[in-house]
Amino acid sequence: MYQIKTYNAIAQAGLDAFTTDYQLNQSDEPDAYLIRSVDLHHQALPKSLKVIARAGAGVNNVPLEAATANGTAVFNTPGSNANAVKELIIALLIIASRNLMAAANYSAQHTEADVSQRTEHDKTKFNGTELLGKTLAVIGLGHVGSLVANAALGLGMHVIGYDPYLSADAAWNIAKQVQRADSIETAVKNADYVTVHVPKEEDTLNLLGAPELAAMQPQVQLFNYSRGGIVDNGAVLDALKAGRLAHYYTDFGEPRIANHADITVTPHIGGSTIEAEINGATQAAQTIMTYLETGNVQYAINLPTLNVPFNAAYRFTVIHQNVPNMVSQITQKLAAAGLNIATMANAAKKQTAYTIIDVDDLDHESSQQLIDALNKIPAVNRVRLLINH
Ligand SMILES: NC(=O)C1=CN([C@@H]2O[C@H](COP(=O)(O)OP(=O)(O)OC[C@H]3O[C@@H](n4cnc5c(N)ncnc54)[C@H](O)[C@@H]3O)[C@@H](O)[C@H]2O)C=CC1
Ligand SMILES: O=C(O)C(=O)COP(=O)(O)O
Repeated sequence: MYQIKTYNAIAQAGLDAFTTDYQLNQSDEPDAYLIRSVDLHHQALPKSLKVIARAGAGVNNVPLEAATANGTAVFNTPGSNANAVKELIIALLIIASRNLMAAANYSAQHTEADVSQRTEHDKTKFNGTELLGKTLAVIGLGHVGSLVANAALGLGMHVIGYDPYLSADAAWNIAKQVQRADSIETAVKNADYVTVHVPKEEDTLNLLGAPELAAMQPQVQLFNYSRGGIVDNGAVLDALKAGRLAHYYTDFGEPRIANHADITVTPHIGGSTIEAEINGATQAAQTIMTYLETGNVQYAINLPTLNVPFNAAYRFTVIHQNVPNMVSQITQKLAAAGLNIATMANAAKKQTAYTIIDVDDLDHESSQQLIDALNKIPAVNRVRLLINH
């Protein structure tokens, strides 16, 4: 029986996806965590933990180095909530261009019986502009950014994108009318609206700070539905004060931007739709089951992709550092145990490598000794033995 520990509100459909070989929230020695935004940085990861699946995109809440050192694979569910974020950004573009928040606040304050005459007089204050023909800069053209860019084209906007690390897969999804910029400054220079869709990592902290805000034309509306810290809130406050920015919309509040007339903060709801939560939870559950039962890896954050059909009777999986001579040390241990390798595969991602070895015959008595011997190889983080049922 595999043990799963869940954090946050996980859609029931995802929990229901687990087969009867899985128990939820019953053990202090979980094989897997199924999470959303819980911050795991200040928790020790149990040695039993083989996999963390984040239902959603951002993994800045997961201590990736500690997980790798613990031999814990970390996955997210790419694209599962991208449409939800896209639709919210489109809604915000319309809200922003039509002064919708201020207009609705006005009506909430004027409830007198004969309001209509006053309304007809005052409504010019809320005159909007149309999105047709305006320019949107999209910083980050992955799952969310590409959908936003394409949808904005559909509204008749000019779209200019910036993403120096765009994957080939992502590039296929971007309409050819989206102009490519080679710097943030170029992307935002002529934009009426700027939206940012990048992961929160060390090199994306303050990605939009004072210099980038200074490169924008006055009266830009800025959206940050990525993470707090990617846009420098201090620089935003300065730009608003200087009249260089019209409005800032973000999903990530902090005290200094609360209750500001030109800042709209939503409570991290970008991915909060029923559909997105079901997509993320079911994708995460599938990922956990595949990884625990076959060791196969697709789109992990801290491991290379390695997919080998599990046809043999037994499978060893080894997470180890990406240093020379590892494969030969591993195969020597198997040879010393008298094992004949049926299939072997190895791949690396940055400092971490992953090896899968399939064998058909295994003496159960000596298998634990072999696992211990493999675990003793310096630079090995975790060894698992899987049995093909
Ligand atoms: N508000 C919310 O509820 C949600 C927030 N998010 C946030 O949005 C982020 C993006 O989500 P996805 O598009 O699904 O991720 P993704 O991984 O598909 O796309 C991210 C893109 O950012 C690009 N990128 C990385 N560094 C960059 C840089 N310095 N400059 C420009 N581009 C850069 C990457 O090349 C990639 O194409 C997530 O990491 C998460 O933090 C995602 C979903 C929901
Ligand atoms: O997927 C993401 O990165 C999100 O920000 C969504 O977070 P959530 O699952 O709603 O806590």
